[in-house]
Amino acid sequence: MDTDLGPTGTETLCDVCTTELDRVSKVGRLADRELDLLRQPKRRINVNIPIRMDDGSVEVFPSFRIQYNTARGPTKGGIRYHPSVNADEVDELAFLMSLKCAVANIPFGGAKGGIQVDPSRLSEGELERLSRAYINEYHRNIGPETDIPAPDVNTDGRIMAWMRDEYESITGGQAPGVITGKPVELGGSEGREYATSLGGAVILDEFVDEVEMTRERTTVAVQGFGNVGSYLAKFLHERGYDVVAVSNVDGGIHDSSGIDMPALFDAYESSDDLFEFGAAEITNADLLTLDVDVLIPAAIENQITEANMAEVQADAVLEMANGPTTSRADEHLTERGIPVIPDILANAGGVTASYFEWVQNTTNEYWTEERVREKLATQLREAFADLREIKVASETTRTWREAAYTRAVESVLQAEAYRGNVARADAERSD
Ligand SMILES: NC(=O)C1=CN([C@@H]2O[C@H](COP(=O)(O)OP(=O)(O)OC[C@H]3O[C@@H](n4cnc5c(N)ncnc54)[C@H](O)[C@@H]3O)[C@@H](O)[C@H]2O)C=CC1
Ligand SMILES: O=C(O)CCC(=O)C(=O)O
Repeated sequence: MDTDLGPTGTETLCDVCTTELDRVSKVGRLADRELDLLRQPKRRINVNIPIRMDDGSVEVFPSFRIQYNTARGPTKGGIRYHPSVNADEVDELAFLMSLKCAVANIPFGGAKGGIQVDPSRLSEGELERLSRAYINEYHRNIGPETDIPAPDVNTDGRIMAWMRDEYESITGGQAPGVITGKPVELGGSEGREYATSLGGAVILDEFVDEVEMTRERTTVAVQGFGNVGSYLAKFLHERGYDVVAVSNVDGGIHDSSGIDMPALFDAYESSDDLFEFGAAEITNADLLTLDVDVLIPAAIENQITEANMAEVQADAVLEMANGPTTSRADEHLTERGIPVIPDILANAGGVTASYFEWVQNTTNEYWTEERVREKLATQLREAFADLREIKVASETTRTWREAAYTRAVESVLQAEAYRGNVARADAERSD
């Protein structure tokens, strides 16, 4: 199925996205046409992919690519492998990508992809066949100047390498810029692997300075110990923060005097098991309600919800996962004076480094790791400063999320207006 949606397309955004859009719409007096453009993806593609399994059977995996908004540039966003992937989730993640690229001020629109699969059940060969089949199905819809995928949950450089190779086998010639997050040997950027986490650390530093806290005395708990959570815990430890708890899907560990992160990294690398480290065990539910300075959800969406929001004891939340806080919980935390640094700012380091990778692929000039790190930090500090300015200047903007949505919506709609897709005259705006 390949759908170019008109104004009658179904609306599937998550509650926090809808709440924020409605708020920005009221304050900015957006016209119905403007809201329509923001509320629905431009294109949804959905393919059921049959794969020959090692035992000779055939299994079918639902898959998606949703290109949300193209006004600011080629669409950009990761591909997720997870059993719960579905069209609504990918819509929401693609919407967030459109806003994130605007907040980070990089010239991309937003997209997201996914396959409904539990990759831990697949052999290496099955995983490769599925990844290549995804590109086989979607190669007409992606490309260095149209839509550029990248890693997300349960996908990594190895999978990006198979995908680049498959794309080139089909189209002929070299096309390194068709996908980012590749291994460095295959045109990947230095620093991309940990860029989301480095970006999160830079943003947390900015926030801590803003509220006059001291890194050395700041305790953090990180939910999710995959690509984003593990590198973030490492960077924060190196910067002097006390990482007192980390977790993965099986549960977590807690040490109120601070976890020795280099030792945990060594242990985890060989065992892949947090519990073997020997620290006190906690559940993911316990981690989310620990009495820490900063709570960092870095796993999946909908973790801080109506069910646990009243028990959250952290003084601030840094959203490294996409969509970890529901709308009701977000409002509740705001009422309690707990600032939430939103996903579209906190985790924008990943797509920013992906943009750097794409620039390097396009120019065929490759940068040092130091250059990538410096440019990443500068870009994110500027993004933080832009939002701070909006927050300070506007009486109606209470939260960092409101500032981020205000900035992003304005930028996307301005691009749409220059393209002639919306008229931004006051006369067209609804009350
Ligand atoms: N990889 C990237 O560059 C970017 C990732 N993100 C977001 O960051 C989050 C994490 O992504 P990655 O680290 O790349 O994925 P990953 O697959 O490397 O790691 C996910 C981690 O979350 C844990 N996890 C999964 N389900 C869980 C559950 N129900 N409760 C607790 N922990 C659970 C897993 O055990 C694993 O430790 C996602 O929301 C993703 O969309 C955002 C921006 C960029
Ligand atoms: O690096 C990218 O292009 C996208 C990363 C991503 O999927 C995200 O920021 O959620």
